[in-house]
Amino acid sequence: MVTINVFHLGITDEDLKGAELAIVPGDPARVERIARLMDNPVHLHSVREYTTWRAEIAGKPVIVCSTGIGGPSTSIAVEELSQLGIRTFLRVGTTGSIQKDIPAGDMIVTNGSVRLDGASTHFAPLEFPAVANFECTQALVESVRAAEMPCHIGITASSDTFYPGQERYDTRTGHVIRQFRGSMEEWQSLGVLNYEMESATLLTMCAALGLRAGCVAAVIVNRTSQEIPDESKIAACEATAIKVVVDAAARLLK
Ligand SMILES: O=P(O)(O)O[C@H]1O[C@H](CO)[C@@H](O)[C@H]1O
Ligand SMILES: O=c1cc[nH]c(=O)[nH]1
Repeated sequence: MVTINVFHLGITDEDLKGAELAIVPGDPARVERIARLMDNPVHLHSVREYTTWRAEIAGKPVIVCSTGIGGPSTSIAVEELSQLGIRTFLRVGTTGSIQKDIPAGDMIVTNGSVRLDGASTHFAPLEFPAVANFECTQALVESVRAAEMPCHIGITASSDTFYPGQERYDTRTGHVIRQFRGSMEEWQSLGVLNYEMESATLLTMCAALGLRAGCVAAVIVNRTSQEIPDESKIAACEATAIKVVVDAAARLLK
């Protein structure tokens, strides 16, 4: 058998030990914490924004690999993990809610994303929906409910930029292009739940490539009342989302 190498991640198909499911957080610092909630965690490689660990759930291998921030780096991680044999991707992230009734600490499961990114257009035209896989969504929802956390299921606005695309005005110049001025209010009125930066790319490319993907995020700020998250609460929000995603992986592997 010929070993499969990939351009960026610095791992091969042999490192996966047959894993077909990957948990993909944005932040590399989250990877080890996720892997250590499973059995036999092993660090495989770290390069740029990509840190990869392998662990096991009930004897089945699972890969945990960070995507970095945004669509372009996410598309590389997903493409290369898929080249190595991964077929199911569970994103676990942080997010800013834009609906008044979704406070920091709650969990959001994305069932579809507004494609405010560029990378997804390299996989499918904008008319194609960024839709989550039903089984992944179901597993994530069951896991949030099992954790007895408030679970919001719905549409996420997924933006290439943290600032203008999520209608944060440049503090020095006040600049945000016309396209995004008033956009948060428009998304709110359309029932969009939250902002983050990877789900549009992840869900579109997985749907286009015949892969399964789902996305859960911990709300760390509610944009209707606050701009800067409460630093002391972020770790607890992330810890819950991490437990949820590992539980969802276990459900999908059963
Ligand atoms: O916490 P992660 O997974 O990085 O997700 C969110 O946080 C980053 C922005 O601060 C973006 O990547 C956004 O999607
Ligand atoms: O408001 C937020 C919070 C986290 N991540 C985002 O992309 N936006």
